[in-house]
Amino acid sequence: MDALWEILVIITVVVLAGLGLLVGYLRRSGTKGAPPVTPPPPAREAKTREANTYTPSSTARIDTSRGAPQAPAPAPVQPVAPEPVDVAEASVEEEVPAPAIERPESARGRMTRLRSRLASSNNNLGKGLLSALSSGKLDDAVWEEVEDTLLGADLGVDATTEIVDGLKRRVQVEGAPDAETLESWLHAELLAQVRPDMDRRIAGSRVGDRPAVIMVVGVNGTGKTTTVGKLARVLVAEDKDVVLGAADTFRAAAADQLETWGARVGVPTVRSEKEGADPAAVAFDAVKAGQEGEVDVVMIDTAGRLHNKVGLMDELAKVKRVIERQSPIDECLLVLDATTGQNGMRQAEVFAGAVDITGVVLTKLDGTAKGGIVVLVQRELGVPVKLVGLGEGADDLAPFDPVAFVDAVLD
Ligand SMILES: Nc1nc2c(ncn2[C@@H]2O[C@H](COP(=O)(O)OP(=O)(O)OP(=O)(O)O)[C@@H](O)[C@H]2O)c(=O)[nH]1
Repeated sequence: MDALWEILVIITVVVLAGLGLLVGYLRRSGTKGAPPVTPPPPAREAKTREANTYTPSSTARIDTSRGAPQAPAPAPVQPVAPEPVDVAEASVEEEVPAPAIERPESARGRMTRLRSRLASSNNNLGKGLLSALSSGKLDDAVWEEVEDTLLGADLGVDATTEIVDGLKRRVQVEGAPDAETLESWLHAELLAQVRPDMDRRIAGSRVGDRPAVIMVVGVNGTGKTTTVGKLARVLVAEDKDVVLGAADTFRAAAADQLETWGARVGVPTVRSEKEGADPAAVAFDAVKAGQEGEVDVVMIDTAGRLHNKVGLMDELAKVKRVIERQSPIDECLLVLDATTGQNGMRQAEVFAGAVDITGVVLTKLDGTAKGGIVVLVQRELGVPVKLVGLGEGADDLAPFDPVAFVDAVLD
């Protein structure tokens, strides 16, 4: 009986041990199927706006797509098992048409095409002058009307006085003129004020063994970026190699806008991806890229708006200094909105105090009857109007031609 109990105890112990082992095994194998605890995905690096942390040559890039529109970033590719491919189908690659690079209109003849725009907005000046002068006796009332008409077209007091004095002198010497003679006198007087003798050439060719450097300044909204884009087209039409520098880092979209202008005609843009980057560093990199690429012209777009006027002028002066460490600046163009009249003149004086202006681009001349600003700005700044903007079209920028201008006014 004892032996039987012993056998039963042994069997019970063995069974219990077996059950224990089985439970342990099942527990271990059960945890294997449980989902692993996934660590949370790393938080996306926050986009921080740092001031002036732009390092020359590290973040600047040249868009060398030469006219290719910015392709959207490719979506991340999921690895998939390769599918059997029909060989015939695979060999027929879809032809992606190459993005067309525009062919800008040559600068010559643009003024002729655009003259009608100038005439339509400014021939009231000519008409007003001619109707006043041909109304009969040239008495004080007539001269006063002529003066008012000239002042109303923004010619300024000095030019107005000189024109009226000149006309009076001619009348004294030659007597009362007929309508044709009167118009020719007026043409001559106006032309003298527009100064056809001024050198209006743009620094658009290599200077010795380096590119010409053009800096473009002006208040925001005057059409600065648009002008840089349009001028790039003028240069491309003359077979020049151009590099653009997007040194307006204050407004994020300005670099994109400039890059788009450049890409349309296959011109690369040096820019920073960082809003608020150091504009001087971008300008420096653009000049360097132009030198290394042996291009003809480097054109730098600058900011027209900062928190305050002093800050903006200091920044422009710094951009100028930094560029000059690398290359002389051959041209500094001030962009002025012709519709802003006297206000624009005050802006011009502030800019002239910070950088050496070599020429003026007068934009939106198509939208104002105050073409006399050409005369005023040249007198006040002592530099020529070199280019005029006569519309929003890509090729609506023309070299300023004094004779065509006066012709259009008196049309
Ligand atoms: N009618 C007309 N519009 C022009 C002319 N030039 C520029 N514009 C327009 O003026 C507006 C302002 O041009 P932008 O080039 O953006 O001005 P900006 O000075 O660079 O301005 P910011 O980039 O803000 O500093 C745009 O709508 C242009 O199309 C012109 O000659 N005639």
